[in-house]
Amino acid sequence: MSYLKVSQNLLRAANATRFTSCSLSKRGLATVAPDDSFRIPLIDFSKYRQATSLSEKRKVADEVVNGFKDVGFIYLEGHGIPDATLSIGRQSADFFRLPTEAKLKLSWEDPRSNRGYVRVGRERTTQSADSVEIAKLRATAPDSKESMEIGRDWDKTWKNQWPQECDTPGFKQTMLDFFQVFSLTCHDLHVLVMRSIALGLDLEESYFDKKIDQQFHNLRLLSYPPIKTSLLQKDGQARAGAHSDYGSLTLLFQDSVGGLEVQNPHTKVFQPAKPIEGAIVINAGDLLARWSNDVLRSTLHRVVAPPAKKISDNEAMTPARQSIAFFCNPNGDANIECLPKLLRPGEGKEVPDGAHRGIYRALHVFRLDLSAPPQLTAHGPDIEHHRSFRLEKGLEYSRSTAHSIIMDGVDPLITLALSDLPTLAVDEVPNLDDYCAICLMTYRAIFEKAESLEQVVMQTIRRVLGEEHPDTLTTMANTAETYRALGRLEEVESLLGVVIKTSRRVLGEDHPDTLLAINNLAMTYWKQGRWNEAESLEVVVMETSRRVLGESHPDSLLAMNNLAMIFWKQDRWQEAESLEAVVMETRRRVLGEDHPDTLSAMANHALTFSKQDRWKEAESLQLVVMETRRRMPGEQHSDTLLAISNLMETYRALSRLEEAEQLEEEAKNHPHYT
Ligand SMILES: O=C(O)CCC(=O)C(=O)O
Ligand SMILES: [Fe+2]
Repeated sequence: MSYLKVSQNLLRAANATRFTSCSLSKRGLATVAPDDSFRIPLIDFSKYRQATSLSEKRKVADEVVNGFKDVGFIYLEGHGIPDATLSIGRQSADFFRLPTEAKLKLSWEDPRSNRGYVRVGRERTTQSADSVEIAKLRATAPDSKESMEIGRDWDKTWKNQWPQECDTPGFKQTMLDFFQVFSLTCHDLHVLVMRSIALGLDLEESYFDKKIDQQFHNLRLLSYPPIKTSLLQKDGQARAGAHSDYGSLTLLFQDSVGGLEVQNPHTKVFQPAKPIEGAIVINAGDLLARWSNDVLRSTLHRVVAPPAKKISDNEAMTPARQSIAFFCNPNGDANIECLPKLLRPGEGKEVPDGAHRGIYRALHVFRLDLSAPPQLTAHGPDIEHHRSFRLEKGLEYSRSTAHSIIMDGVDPLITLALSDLPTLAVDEVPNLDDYCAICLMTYRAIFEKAESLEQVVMQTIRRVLGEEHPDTLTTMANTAETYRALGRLEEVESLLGVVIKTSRRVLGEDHPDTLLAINNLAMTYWKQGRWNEAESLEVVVMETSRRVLGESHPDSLLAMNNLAMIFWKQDRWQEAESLEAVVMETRRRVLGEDHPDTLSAMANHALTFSKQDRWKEAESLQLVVMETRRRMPGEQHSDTLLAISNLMETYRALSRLEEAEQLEEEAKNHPHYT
């Protein structure tokens, strides 16, 4: 067994490592004076559903689109959903009356599934991206509500959590009917409203049809228990904190209690969206805003205390409230591409201004895709340009993540991902490279799925910052390293080729980043057995590093080590030996005898002696390496096993068979022995 360790300390974190996060400032919940500039239009949708001509439809379509343009919310009457709130509302109330233990058996557990029961105090909807702030909000002012989430029941991956039939007779069937069977279901209504939006935007009526036909929706039953009004009026406390919704449209069925408030986009003041009998509230979500280049608004809303009943002279009680939110989403693989006709003058592929938003939303979605198998996102940079991205699997659990809802009991890694990747208000996106760095690092650390995300980040950075920006180069170099880790050496080669060429021109021949990229390419050739090409590059790196950084600089030593490896592979022992000796001696001096890098230099050097049958010289080094490694990193470590094996071979070569056997016995009993 031979031991040859190539140090490839190649990866460099992207320059920006600050975890910038922005959050909307907390808003007080004080009641506000009515605002004349604010009106959520009430639209009779039966006129659309029953229209016999396109022009009749267009009239309603214009009202719908104007409502979403102006406020982001509309009331819809004549929507055609039969008796919806009655039966489903009753069933929902029955469900929430179940004993807590029965409900907890159905607990929401996985954001990807986004199904199940969420108890009071577990969730806090917020736009905040700051994990500390979110944790604090959840601890001090959780939403005063409980909910039950239901997804498509035929989903192959995620199963709904249904209560026992005997506990809530008819519950499951009512919910399924609501999803699937009613003469007009929420899904159908979504299709119709989206058609009206298409018409109102001067598109083919069926423009969205194919992108929204797979029912990636979420039905959310909400129950807000009665609560002392004084508690709801504490700073920051609400039944549901201010947030925007994520998907295309939300259909909201509220009871008559009230408390929903919508932010006037013009004045930023929250205004009540009072319940109107027979009408449902519909609001546009982030994805529709994205599709429409923010022409249709995804508006902040929240649920606070409606007028309360007095329970004593100085105390009032906010009554229980129930609502049902049906979050409609486009298909999981729909390409949410900004409608070309909604691009504003000057906006196009390379408009950095809008790019922030695009990137924000794109990454926002990618971040949801924590568990999808790599091939789902690996089939290419899905951001064709900054206004287009693919939803992938993430939509199934988009609801919860989109709101930065950090749940307890969730895998801490997912929590980390959610808290560290900011959900940012559109206007508060931090600088692009910070954001991308955060995404990169989080993904790299969490699911080793950096590759697909890096592609997106890389393409985007290249486009936004330009081919020559140092951050672009770093990002490309990092992506190349991910390719290397994945064994995709041809891609490493071509990417590094570009990086080197640009770095040479922009940063200069001697710049450490240029050298690093050249070194990395040399190592790629090394791996492919292209010794000559590897050598000529590594010589440049070594000579330049020595000259610029000095003989004992770690980068110079690394280059020497790597060049020695290249000689080694070509049986050029003497050339390898003389470089190795310098590396070993310098590391001894600079890092100390026991340092792992010193030890690997010694081990490498010893092997070069072995190759030349200079066993005695090999032995003396190998003995030191083995004994030192036994202490540090310890007997059980795989590096120690390698050291034992190397020395064993040397003893054999020296015909010291007893000692060799003794070491062999030891090796065989080692936990890493195979
Ligand atoms: O209960 C409501 O009225 C609104 C709920 C809501 O906005 C949400 O869950 O996203
Ligand atoms: Fe909402």
